[in-house]
Amino acid sequence: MITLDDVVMVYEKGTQPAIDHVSLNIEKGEFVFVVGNSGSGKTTMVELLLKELNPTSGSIYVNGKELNRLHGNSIAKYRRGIGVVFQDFRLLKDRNVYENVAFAQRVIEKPNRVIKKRVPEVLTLVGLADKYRSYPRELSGGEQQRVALARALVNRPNILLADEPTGNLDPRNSEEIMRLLEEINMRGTTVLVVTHNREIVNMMKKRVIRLRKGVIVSDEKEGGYIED
Ligand SMILES: Nc1ncnc2c1ncn2[C@@H]1O[C@H](COP(=O)(O)OP(=O)(O)OP(=O)(O)O)[C@@H](O)[C@H]1O
Repeated sequence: MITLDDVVMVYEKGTQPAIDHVSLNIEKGEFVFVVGNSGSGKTTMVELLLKELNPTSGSIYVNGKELNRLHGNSIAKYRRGIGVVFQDFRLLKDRNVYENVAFAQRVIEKPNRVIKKRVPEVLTLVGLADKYRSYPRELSGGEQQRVALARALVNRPNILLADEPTGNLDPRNSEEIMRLLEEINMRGTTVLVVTHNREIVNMMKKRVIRLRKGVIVSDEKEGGYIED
């Protein structure tokens, strides 16, 4: 489902690679944490997977496509097939919850009849069906992240990437978001979570890939958070 084959990412010639000969394979339906200290290459890996960056060398395959071969419109199409959640939520402040989620469907020109069915379904999944008229400023951080999650899921991606999804949340809300990610994973979506959050990694007992200076230093099946 996701394969990195000897991937190197050098931002500026002559500097140390942010990703340094990384090869890894993530199967369909897996739940994976990518952990590591600040500067270890986690965000670079997410950006490579979204094709916001192109590797200096090596190949990345996602859903059977080699990303180096994608150009023009097919890049946008590829990105729309992946759900993404960020630390800072990135909601549209002037639209309510319903419209924030519906927006993702409008971009891919889903008919209104589909939107009217899917948006309430996915808001129910994240436990926010009764807040569909609220604006982001009226919601707690945990609720805003759940809206972001609903927006990431409404187009039914088979991969969900979450970059520090609990970075702005307290422990209780962090746990709720992780339980939701687990549920989404159990429904068949492959989930990749980049994080510093030791508590949630230790609580979830999932595969943990640890980066240090752009190199994979451990990859454990039911791993915990190991400090460098
Ligand atoms: N746009 C850029 N230009 C040059 N170097 C960069 C750029 N972005 C990241 N780097 C460098 O690449 C390395 C990896 O950075 P990256 O942001 O991927 O780490 P990270 O593990 O996500 O860190 P954090 O946890 O702090 O977000 C760092 O040495 C960083 O300074």
